[in-house]
Amino acid sequence: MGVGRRMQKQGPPPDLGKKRKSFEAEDGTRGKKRKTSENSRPVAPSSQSSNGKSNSGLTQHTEGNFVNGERSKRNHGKASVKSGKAVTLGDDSSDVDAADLFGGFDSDEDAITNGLGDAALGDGDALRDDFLDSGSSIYDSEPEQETARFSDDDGSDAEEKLTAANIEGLSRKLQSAQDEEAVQAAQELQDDALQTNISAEVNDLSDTQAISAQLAPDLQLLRTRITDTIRILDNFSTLHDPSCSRSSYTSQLLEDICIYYGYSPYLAEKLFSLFTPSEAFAFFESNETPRPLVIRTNTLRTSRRSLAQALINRGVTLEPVGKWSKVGLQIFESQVPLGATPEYLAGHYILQAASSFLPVMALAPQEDERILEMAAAPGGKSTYIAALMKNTGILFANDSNKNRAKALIGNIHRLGAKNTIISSHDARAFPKIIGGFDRILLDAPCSGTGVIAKDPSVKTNKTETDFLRLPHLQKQMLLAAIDSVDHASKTGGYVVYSTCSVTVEENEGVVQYALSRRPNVKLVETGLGFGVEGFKRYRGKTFDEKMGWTRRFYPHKYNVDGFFVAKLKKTGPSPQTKMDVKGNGTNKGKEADVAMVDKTPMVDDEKENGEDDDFGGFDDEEDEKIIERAERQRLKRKGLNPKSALKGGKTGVAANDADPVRKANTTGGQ
Ligand SMILES: C[S@@+](CC[C@H](N)C(=O)[O-])C[C@H]1O[C@@H](n2cnc3c(N)ncnc32)[C@H](O)[C@@H]1O
Repeated sequence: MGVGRRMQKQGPPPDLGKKRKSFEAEDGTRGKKRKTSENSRPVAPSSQSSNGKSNSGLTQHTEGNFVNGERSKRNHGKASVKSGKAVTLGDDSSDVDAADLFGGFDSDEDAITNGLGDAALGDGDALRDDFLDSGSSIYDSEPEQETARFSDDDGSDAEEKLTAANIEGLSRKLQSAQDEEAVQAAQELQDDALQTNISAEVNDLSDTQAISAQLAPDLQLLRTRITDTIRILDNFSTLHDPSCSRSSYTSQLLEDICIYYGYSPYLAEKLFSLFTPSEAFAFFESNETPRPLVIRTNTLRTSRRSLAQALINRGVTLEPVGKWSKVGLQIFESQVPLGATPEYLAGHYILQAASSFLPVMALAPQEDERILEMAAAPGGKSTYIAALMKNTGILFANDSNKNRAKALIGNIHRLGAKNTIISSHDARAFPKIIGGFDRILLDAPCSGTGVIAKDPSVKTNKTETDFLRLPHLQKQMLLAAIDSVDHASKTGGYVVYSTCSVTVEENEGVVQYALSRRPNVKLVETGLGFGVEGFKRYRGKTFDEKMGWTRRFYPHKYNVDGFFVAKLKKTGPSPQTKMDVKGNGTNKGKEADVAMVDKTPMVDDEKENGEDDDFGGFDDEEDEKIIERAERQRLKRKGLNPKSALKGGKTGVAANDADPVRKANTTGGQ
C-alpha cells in the first residue's frame, strides 16, 4: 500500500437515489478522466445505433464519481468518530490504545472459537450495524431526487419529459457534440496540414463521419442518458415512449454502458442481466472504485488487539472491519508499507480481501478435523482455516499450479500453520488420491467478475469461451470435492463452494449441476448472516428450491469484492464409490469415498441422463470443439497461424490458453 493512502470505510453504499442527487451536484462541474476499452464504440443514439464504426479515438471519459464522493465522506466521518484517536494520530501515537478502537472488547475476543462462522454471524442486528440496510433503498426512487436527477438535462423540470423523447434529445445532443468536435478536428487537421504540407492526407480524413467516429463522446451527456434510460426502464409503463420497445431502450443502455465503463458488449450484457437496471448501474459504478484494504489477524501468532496496537504505533490508521469478523482490520491510512512491517514478516497478519473471509467462515473448521482446501494458492483461506483449527488436526492445502503453490508454501510458513500438508494435484483427481475429509473448501478458479475493481482487464478479456470452459472445470472440481468428503464424518461432511465471480453459470449453475449429479448432497445454510440470496430462477431456468441459501456478495451492496458462497452437506456415499483406504496411512482410518465413478469422464453420466442445458450439464466433446474453434478464431484475430500455434491434434488446443486449469490459474485471489 502506498504511503498515506486513505481508504473508504468498508460498508454498504448509499442508496442510488442519494448517489444520483450527489452526482447531480458534481456532475456538471467536475469530472475525472478515465480510459475506456479499445473496443469501445462511439455513442450511437437510438436512432443511429447501427453506426457501428470503431472508435479508436475513444480513450477518455468523465467520471462522475459521486459514489466515491459521498461514500468516502460518510465513511471517513464514521471512521473518525469510531477511531478518533487513531485518525488524529501524530507524534504522540503511542497514546492511542487499540482497546479504544475496539470499544473495550473482551480480552478473549480474538480467541477464535469453534464454529466461528455461525457464532460470529449470528447477531443479525450487529451485522446491520456494519452493513446497515445494505442497499435496501437502491431501487427506491424518491420523487424529489428523481426530479433533481434530470435537472440539468435541458432546464425543464417535469417528470413527464423523462421519456424517450428526452433520450432522443440527448442522443441528438451527443451527436451534435460529436459533429461539432469533428468539424473542429477537421479544421485542426487542415491547419496542421498547411503547416506540414500534407494536405493530401487531410483530404482522406475529410469524411466528418469517420472523424466523428474517432472522437470521444461527451461523457457527461452519455452518463445523463444512462441514468435517464435506467429511470425509464425502472418505471417503464409510465415513462416509456410508446413507439420504443423495452429492448430498444435496453440495447441503447448497454451500448452506452460499454462506452462509458469500457466493457465488452458480451460481458456488459451478462452482468446487466443479474440486476434491475438501477442496481446494474450501482454495480458498474462500484467496479470503478477500489475496495477497502483489509488485513486478517493471524491468531496463531497474535491477537487482533495486540496487532492493532502495534500497527497504530507505526502510524497506521485502522479499525475493526465490522462486527461480523473478529480478525479483520480495515486500513484507512498507513505511513509504512503494510507488506513489509516487522509484524507482517513475523506472520502476525495477511493482506486479505474481506470477502475472502466468508467461505472460510461458512466452512466453520473445527479442531482436530481433517480438512482439504482443493485450490488453495496463495493461501489466504488455508492459513485462516489452520488458525481456526488452532493448528490441530490435518489441513491439506492443494493447488495444481506449482508456481502459485510456492506462494502458498511461503504463506503457510510465514503464518506458522503447522498442521498443513501442501500438495500440487489437479483437484479433479482427488477422489482417486485420498478421501475421508471432514470438510472441503473449493474456492474455485473463476472469471473474476466480482473483482473487476481490482482487475479491470476482466471487462474486456473474458469471452464466451471462458464462460463455457470455467463452469465446465468448476463442475468437475465440485463433483470431486463431493466425492472426497466423508459423509459419515461425526463433525462435518461439508463442502463449501465459492468463487469471486458473480455470474450464474459459475455459481448457481455449478451447484445445480452437482445437485443433479450427486443425489447424496444437499444445500445447507452458510451461516453467514448477510449476503444476497442466490438465484432460485434465472433466465427461464429454475434451480433447487434451497438455492436461496447460497449467498451472493456484491461490491455495491457491501463494499466487498463480489463473491459467491454455497455450502453443501453430504448425506450418503457417492454412487459406486465405496473403497476402504484404511491402512494406506492417508487418513484417520475412515472409510473414504474414493470416487471410482469419477475415474470415468463425468460426461458419461450426463449422456446417460440425456441432460444438457445452460446450467445443468456439459458435454466434453462438444465443449472441446467450441473451445477449439474459438481458440482458432482468437489466434487468427491476433494474426497468428492457428495450425502452428495449436500444437497436437484434436485436443491439442493449446498450451497455455486452452487448458482450463492453466488458464484458470491466472485468476485467483486470496
Ligand atoms: C481463486 S484461486 C484460489 C485462492 C485461494 N483459495 C486463496 O484463498 O488464497 C483459484 C486457484 O485454483 C487453482 N486451480 C485451477 N485449476 C485447478 C485444478 N484443476 N486443481 C487445483 N487447483 C486449481 C489456481 O492455481 C488458483 O490458485
